[in-house]
Amino acid sequence: MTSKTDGVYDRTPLIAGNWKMHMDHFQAVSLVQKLSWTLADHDHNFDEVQVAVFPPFTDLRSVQTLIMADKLELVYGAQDLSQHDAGAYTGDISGDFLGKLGCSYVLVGHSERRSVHGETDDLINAKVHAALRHELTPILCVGEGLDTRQANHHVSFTLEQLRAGLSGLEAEAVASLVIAYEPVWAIGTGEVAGPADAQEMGEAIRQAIAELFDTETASSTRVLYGGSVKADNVAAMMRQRDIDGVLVGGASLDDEEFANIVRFEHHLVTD
Ligand SMILES: O=C[C@H](O)COP(=O)(O)O
Repeated sequence: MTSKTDGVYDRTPLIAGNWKMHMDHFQAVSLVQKLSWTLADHDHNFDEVQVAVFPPFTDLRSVQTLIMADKLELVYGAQDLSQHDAGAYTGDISGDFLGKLGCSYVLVGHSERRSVHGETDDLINAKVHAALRHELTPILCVGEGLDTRQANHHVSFTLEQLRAGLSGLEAEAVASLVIAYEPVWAIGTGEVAGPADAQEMGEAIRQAIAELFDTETASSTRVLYGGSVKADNVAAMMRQRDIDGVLVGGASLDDEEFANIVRFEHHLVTD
């Protein structure tokens, strides 16, 4: 069996920063520059640990221009997309446009989209399909609220979201996509799920994918944990066998803090 503490990973770790509705396009350029310099100072190897940022839509063109001009190895994505490819959908953004802006990833079904915008599992599934049509890798977000956790229904609830989100997909697509487990009660609250909680869900997600598709697919899909991740708690999460990375909100807005999260292997050695 591979050992994460020896720096051996079954899947390439992904550290993703979701900026939410923070950072205008001037601030975005500054943050990407500072983050890149800090990662360069750390001699970060992007082949070993992938780093992605998720700025607001209005920043994407500026981020693309900077990354192309400076040949940065950071990748980026959008926080949402439309289920439609084009048409009379005022305010919506097509996956086609995101692909043309060089996005690699797109978040789908973030809990804030589910709760603030009433996104249903069916809509989220349609968005996953839309992302794949435009060669964007969806990061499908799932996770339970506090009441569900307290009732001890968190696994069945989250797996229901997972199954609905993956409906109608081919195994090959599922193998390449990313699932983010984000317990809603741990988002922006300072409450972090315990590493054992994250592992319990990571394992349950992988098991469900094996049952829906096959074990090879399940062993390829990356599972992230999200919810109040900081530099001082990332290492414990990354030690968990079925956790392949983290989706970071607030702490991704600070280049030093985010770079220290990216550097989780350093904490694995020194913790
Ligand atoms: O997308 C990120 C998650 O919502 C976590 O946010 P947070 O790190 O601010 O708790």
